[in-house]
Amino acid sequence: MDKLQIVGGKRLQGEIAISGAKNAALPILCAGLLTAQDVKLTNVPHLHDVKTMLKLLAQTGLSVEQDGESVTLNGANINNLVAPYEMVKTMRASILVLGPLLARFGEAKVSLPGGCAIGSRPVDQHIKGLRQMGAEISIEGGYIHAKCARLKGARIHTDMITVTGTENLLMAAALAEGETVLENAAREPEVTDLAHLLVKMGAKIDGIGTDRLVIQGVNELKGASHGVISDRIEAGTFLCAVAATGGDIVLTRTRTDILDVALDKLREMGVELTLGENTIRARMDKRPRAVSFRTTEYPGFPTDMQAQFMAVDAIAEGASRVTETIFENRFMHVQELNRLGAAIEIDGNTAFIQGVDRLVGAPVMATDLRASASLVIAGMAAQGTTLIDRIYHLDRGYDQMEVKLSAVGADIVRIK
Ligand SMILES: CC(=O)N[C@H]1[C@@H](OP(=O)(O)OP(=O)(O)OC[C@H]2O[C@@H](n3ccc(=O)[nH]c3=O)[C@H](O)[C@@H]2O)O[C@H](CO)[C@@H](O)[C@@H]1O
Ligand SMILES: C=C(OP(=O)(O)O)C(=O)O
Repeated sequence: MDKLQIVGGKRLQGEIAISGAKNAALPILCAGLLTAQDVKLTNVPHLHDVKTMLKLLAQTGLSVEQDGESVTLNGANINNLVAPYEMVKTMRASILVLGPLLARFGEAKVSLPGGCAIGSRPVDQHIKGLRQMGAEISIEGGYIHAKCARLKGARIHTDMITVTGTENLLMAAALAEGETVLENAAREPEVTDLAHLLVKMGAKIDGIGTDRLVIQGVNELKGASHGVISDRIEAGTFLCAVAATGGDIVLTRTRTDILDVALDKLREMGVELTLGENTIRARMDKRPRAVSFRTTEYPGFPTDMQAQFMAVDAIAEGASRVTETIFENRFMHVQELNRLGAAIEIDGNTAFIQGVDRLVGAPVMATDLRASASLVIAGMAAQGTTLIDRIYHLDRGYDQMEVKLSAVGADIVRIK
């Protein structure tokens, strides 16, 4: 198993190009199932999750051609409507094949994803919504088996805001008969990116970017070309790195308009930010100030950036409080940060962080994707050497993180 070895205390300086967003690319790849024509995608990041998704899609009969960051999909010969457990268990986004397969072929059998390290992560709202659209759904042997000759539009109000649920129902509604109204829809930029692709494919969607999506179903969708949006979480992660280590970095190929809260919190920490059209320059030459926050749905503070900001809070001046409202168990990084010398205590879904003067390198274990990123940041800020084990979590969602960071001066190497 690969490990990362980091020698801390290096100032960061230089440019980092941000990759396409994992959480946009995965649903967008599934949209390839909705048409018999070519869907041509660019800015698809090189990630383990993207590889897994392409493998899952290819075994349905979807043709996949990949050339660097470009992927062309063709769904003219889909002949297998099953997403097997072996694949789904490694990547929860696999559930996103359910809506498209059911809507286009009238049937789908998808393994239930189950929980993961950060929480139980049920998919009851996906199932409820599809049932409202007329699907017959049974759950047997760990599989969701859904059938419906043609889905019918419905008014669906999900019990909570669900990102993947909105995406699944949106893709299903695009090919349903009549009008679907998705109330309480997720407004995350990744949902919006998927909606923009669907519109290019001929879908009729109103209210994009709001919490009420109105979809007039069409009989067929066509091919389209689309560039995946830039990864706001990757950008936020590198900005936290510079907040923790100090330095002067410029992020390129980024989006400044979808990072609002994170940028506000970084400014509060003392990071000097200069925004260009697709660039963010971040300068930091002092100890960060502690910031408190609470994760919520977009446009609130993203749960996917909680761990990285906590790593900065760990060495900041002052005390802070971080409340996680999306997932019940997303504090796995706390124990590991404390192994590096952080002073963090957890009470229910709130972490209390007392900033310490210094962290000291140690062997630590990555437990999930963003927890891994927080350990990389902490390791870069710590004195001495940090060895991070189980970085396959990191490879799921970051495109060559150690390569990008060493190019701007971090001392970080992958040990095979
Ligand atoms: C709203 C939110 O911030 N969602 C995050 C969630 O998306 P992801 O799509 O994985 O999760 P959801 O948005 O669906 O879940 C939000 C909440 O609703 C609950 N739920 C969801 C669906 C369902 O059928 N039943 C149910 O109870 C979940 O357990 C969770 O507490 O994790 C992703 C990966 O970390 C993040 O990128 C998303 O920002
Ligand atoms: C936890 C994440 O992803 P996933 O939903 O694929 O587990 C994430 O993107 O932070």
